[in-house]
Amino acid sequence: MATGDRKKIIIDTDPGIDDAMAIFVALKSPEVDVIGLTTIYGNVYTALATRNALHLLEVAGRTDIPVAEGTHKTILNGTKLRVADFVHGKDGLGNQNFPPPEGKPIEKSAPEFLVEQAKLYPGEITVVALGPLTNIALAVQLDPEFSKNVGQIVLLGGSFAVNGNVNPASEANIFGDPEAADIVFTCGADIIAVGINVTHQVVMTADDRDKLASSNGKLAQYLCKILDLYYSYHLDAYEIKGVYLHDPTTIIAAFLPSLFTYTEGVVRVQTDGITRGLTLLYNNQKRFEEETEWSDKPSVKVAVTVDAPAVLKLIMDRLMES
Ligand SMILES: O=c1[nH]cnc2c1ncn2[C@@H]1O[C@H](CO)[C@@H](O)[C@H]1O
Repeated sequence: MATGDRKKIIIDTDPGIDDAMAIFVALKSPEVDVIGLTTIYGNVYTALATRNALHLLEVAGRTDIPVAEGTHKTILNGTKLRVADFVHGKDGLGNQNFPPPEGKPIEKSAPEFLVEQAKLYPGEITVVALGPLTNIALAVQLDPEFSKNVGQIVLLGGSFAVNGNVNPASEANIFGDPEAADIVFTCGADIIAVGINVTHQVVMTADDRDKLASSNGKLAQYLCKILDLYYSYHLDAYEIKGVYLHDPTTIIAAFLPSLFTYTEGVVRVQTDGITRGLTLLYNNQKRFEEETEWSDKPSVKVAVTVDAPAVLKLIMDRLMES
């Protein structure tokens, strides 16, 4: 596929074991041109996310791709962040303690880079958001035109009509910054939300990992090293011998949306109380008597079903070719 025909994507990421898989899948997919990575806290703190993003690009031989560092705080300037190092390891990459990268992030911050690129290529950029939505909300606040300029935002977040993974109410990326998530869901951009109601259906089994390990691909070999911890976490937390492919599935939704079905409606995020971080979709099936917090807000698309075997096969194929 000629570079001009490829979908330009920026991945906002908190690497993260499944982020590493997602970044590699994107780099090996001819349908997309990764024009930048922006970093955010979530699976690790932002400084480590930046280090890991640079490291992963070096592993993949793609140091031509810029990395813009994101914010270290929530949208309300909170510094007490929830970081999931118990899922991904202290280093975010399965406790492998890789040497530091040689590269450096660019001068521009993540929100500045997002605003700049969306302005430069109006309607053409897809932002794939794999962590808490703070950078994207900051971009919305920085430039009132951002939500119009950006082509699409495909985000991993929410747990629509199922339990969360931080607590029964809340999924990790939304829980990380619920106020930012609410800004993004209601900003008016073209949004696809892929929640864990969908990503929990895309499981890489232990057999799949063995298949990956048997391929000679350099990236496949690298991933097999970092995946061990992710498998033990899933066995421990969910009693399954497999791992959920949250981030790689979201990357696939960005360029092959036909492998999913969607519903549409207004999504608001609970920011208070015991259900802080809950995502609630208004399905348009009733006209309420009173004005609600969902009234007159823009609709988004929310993924409902996924062709899980097709998504898994695509992820495996791309990683084994590598
Ligand atoms: O139990 C968990 N707590 C926090 N984060 C998690 C947990 N399980 C998975 N993830 C991470 O959060 C995103 C999907 O919600 C994914 O990036 C996944 O790696």
